[in-house]
Amino acid sequence: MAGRIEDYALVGDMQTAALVGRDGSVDWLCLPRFDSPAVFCGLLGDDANGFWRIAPAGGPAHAVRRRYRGGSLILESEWDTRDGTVRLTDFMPPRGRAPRLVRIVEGVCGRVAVRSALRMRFSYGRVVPWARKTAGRLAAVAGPDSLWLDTDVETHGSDLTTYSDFTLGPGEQAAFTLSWQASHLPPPPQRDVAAALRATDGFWADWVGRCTYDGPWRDAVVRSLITLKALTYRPTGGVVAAPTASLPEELGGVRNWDYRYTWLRDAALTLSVLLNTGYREEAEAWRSWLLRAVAGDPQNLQIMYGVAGERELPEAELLWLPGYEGSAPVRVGNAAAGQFQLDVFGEVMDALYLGERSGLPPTDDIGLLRHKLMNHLETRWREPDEGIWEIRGPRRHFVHSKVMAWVAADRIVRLLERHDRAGHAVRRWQSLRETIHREVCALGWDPQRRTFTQSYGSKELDASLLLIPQVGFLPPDDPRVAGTVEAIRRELLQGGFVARYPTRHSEIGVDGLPGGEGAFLVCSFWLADALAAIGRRDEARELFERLLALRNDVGLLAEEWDCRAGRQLGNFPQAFSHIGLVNTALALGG
Ligand SMILES: OC[C@H]1O[C@H](O[C@H]2O[C@H](CO)[C@@H](O)[C@H](O)[C@H]2O)[C@H](O)[C@@H](O)[C@@H]1O
Repeated sequence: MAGRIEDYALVGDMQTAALVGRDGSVDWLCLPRFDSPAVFCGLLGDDANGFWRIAPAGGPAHAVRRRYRGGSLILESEWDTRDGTVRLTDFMPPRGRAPRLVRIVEGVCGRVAVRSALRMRFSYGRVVPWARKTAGRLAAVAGPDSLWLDTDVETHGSDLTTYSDFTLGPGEQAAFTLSWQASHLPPPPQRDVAAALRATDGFWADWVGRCTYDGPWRDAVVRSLITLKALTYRPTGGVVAAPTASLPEELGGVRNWDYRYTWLRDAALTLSVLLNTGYREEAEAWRSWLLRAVAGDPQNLQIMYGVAGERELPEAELLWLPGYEGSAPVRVGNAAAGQFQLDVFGEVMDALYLGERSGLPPTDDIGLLRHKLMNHLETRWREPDEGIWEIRGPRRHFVHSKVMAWVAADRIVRLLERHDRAGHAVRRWQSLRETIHREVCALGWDPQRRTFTQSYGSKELDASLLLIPQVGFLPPDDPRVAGTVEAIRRELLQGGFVARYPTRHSEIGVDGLPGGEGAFLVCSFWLADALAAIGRRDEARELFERLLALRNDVGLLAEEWDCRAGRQLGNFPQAFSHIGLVNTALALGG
């Protein structure tokens, strides 16, 4: 059975990622890409759907200590047993030719019996591959996939599972490497694990060495940045929102979505965070990704793409999987790809503006992209949309969407002014900016309750309104900002954290879905940012510290927090939450 979401740690090679439980079990791994079918899918089902567990044979089940080795993505888990202590080191070397998961077990003290149990199931836990030993390697093949296990210990098969049983004394090691290869190609090369470990360590040390943040929360910030880097698909610069699919927003509920794609919104926010912490190369790579992905007629602009810019992300339900703790359906693909979400124009224009301000070279293609996006926005900003939260109910005039349309107009004005092009084009966008501002202040503001509302004329609130001062729509000292912050604190707090909007269990809400969900972590970081902006820094800091305490033992955050159960919820680790963490640390300064 899968562990709690916070029991997992992440290892990855910037093309895909695995989740390793406290019990030493890899319960999620998609190969060769983030959005490929999983070869270990126990996370969304049970052991029958594939896992790879390495742990002391006689228990205890859970490692007592876990950490990432220094500033890296190399995970170390240690078990204390009656007979002694063993350490398991898990990592995926930055990809050469083949994706590889390397697992090294080492005796620390005493003599400890260890068992490796490997059950490979292709196609999200459904397909049992043919396994055979060939030239000292175990090969498992089904359809387009083959997996190759290299190890220096004996293996034997039983119940369609591969086992290794061995005992380790102090300093003794057993190493395993599982490599993926397209099944029609020759076997992947065997590699030296010690060299792979050194190279992986070196890669992350160099990368972390480029971080410019040196404030009081350096460890937390660095872990979040490493996580964001791990979610970046290195060959193209696309960033996935999370490496998992269908971890539930409500335990046992239906709000289960696939996040293994690049949302323009999430990726644009990732880019801003990376630029603000010294990572210009990644920002440049993402800008090139954006150009390629959205190239073509802006009518066909999507709000999300595959990591290489793919447009077809058809949503399907995997009926053979029971779902995480029974949260069904399990969905892969994401129908939100076909939605209209006005806010993405604002997020993308803001990222392009920040990029240029941070010294990314302006290019003709970027200029053309901005121009096309703005022309398109001008024709569509008055339409209702599905909004930042990708509601599945009827479209509305979301206030946040209109605010972000204002952001797009504002950033193009600022960009043109930077280039001293104060002519007709600037006036055109200035006028659009003013029109949107006037409309939002007239139709999105509730003078009785002294708050901006979720959509025009609605009585509901929405946590995305907390971004109003951050994006510059109103100055922080405008009384409408304080009014909105207070209203959100009054109505959207859940156990001290922020829900994105009201959901009521008894009815289908604005999002068109039954059931409820946890507090949305990035919204809680936004509340801290808004409090800091309006001068309530002590409250902001107190909230930030409480949010930091929600991270798991290795510093990771899912999308949401279940206040009643005291558990993480939703896809994991989620870029949004880690973006929020870094931004708030930057906002709070030293
Ligand atoms: O809750 C309904 C929606 O949930 C997902 O969207 C959320 O995740 C996205 C990726 O992080 C984020 O960009 C969006 O703001 C969130 O609401 C899901 O992808 C949607 O299909 C679903 O309707």
